[in-house]
Amino acid sequence: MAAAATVASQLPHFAGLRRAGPTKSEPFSHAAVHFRLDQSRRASRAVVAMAGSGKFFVGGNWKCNGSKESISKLVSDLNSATLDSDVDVVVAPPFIYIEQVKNSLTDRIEVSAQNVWIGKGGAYTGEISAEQLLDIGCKWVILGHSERRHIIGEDDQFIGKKAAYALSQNLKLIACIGELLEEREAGKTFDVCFKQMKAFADSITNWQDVVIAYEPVWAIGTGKVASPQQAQEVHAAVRDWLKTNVSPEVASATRIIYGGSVNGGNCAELAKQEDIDGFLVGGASLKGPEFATIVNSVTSKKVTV
Ligand SMILES: O=C(CO)COP(=O)(O)O
Repeated sequence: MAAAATVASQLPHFAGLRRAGPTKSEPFSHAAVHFRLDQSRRASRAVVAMAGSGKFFVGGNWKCNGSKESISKLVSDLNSATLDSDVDVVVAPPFIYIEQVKNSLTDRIEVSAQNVWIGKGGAYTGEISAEQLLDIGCKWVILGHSERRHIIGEDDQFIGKKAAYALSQNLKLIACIGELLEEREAGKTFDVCFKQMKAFADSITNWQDVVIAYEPVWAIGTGKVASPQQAQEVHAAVRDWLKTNVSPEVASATRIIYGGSVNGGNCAELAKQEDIDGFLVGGASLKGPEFATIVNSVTSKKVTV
């Protein structure tokens, strides 16, 4: 609570940012299924609607898990799952299994790598290039994940270079940001996230191919999920940052997804938050049926009138 209060106190300018959903006094006037977007966000989305997608987005980051056998079972479970068509779904297997997954997974789900080399391939022992990922049909890459920042030691500059090169080759990007527990407790959540955002933004010219994943490090793999309010607060701040530092159109159109101990039980409440446009899921993405539940949590975001 104390940490949440600290974060809240950094946001005096926030009241005007909240997006309104339909209320009893102001029902939507036309019959349809709507996402809870305010008029300004809807209008801005329309501007970029030709190319961008405001669809809910759920990614499964399998990290360094799996074997040929377990991945074959997971793929089979995903192939037989019913997935809401209003969701973009992507899974990120370990490099070595990407081709197995590409060859056996339904085209309904796209495939991502969990890392990529900083530039064109060549004499870089142990690395995998963007060209090689595209060669085997892998369309996405996750960059800036906290495990690569804090365990492997990648810094903003290195991650930014990777992002620039990956995007230049037409890989799509899941760009991860997020604060450590001590940073949150010191009231630095926004400073940390905005600094990481700046490093990405300096490398990005085409935002259509970018999804931002806010993953508070203290929530990753700990079972300690951020509360819907904690997550919403940071997502709204990141959207505000995009509005100020990139453009209102990009702020409106860019998906900001949440990661950190998302599971089948907590996804629906998180999905209801105005600025949560999907999830990046670790542990629970290794279980096909539970991952499908998370994908289908988009229904709690829809309002039928
Ligand atoms: O790091 C994550 C996704 O990239 C989240 O992992 P968990 O869902 O296991 O906490």
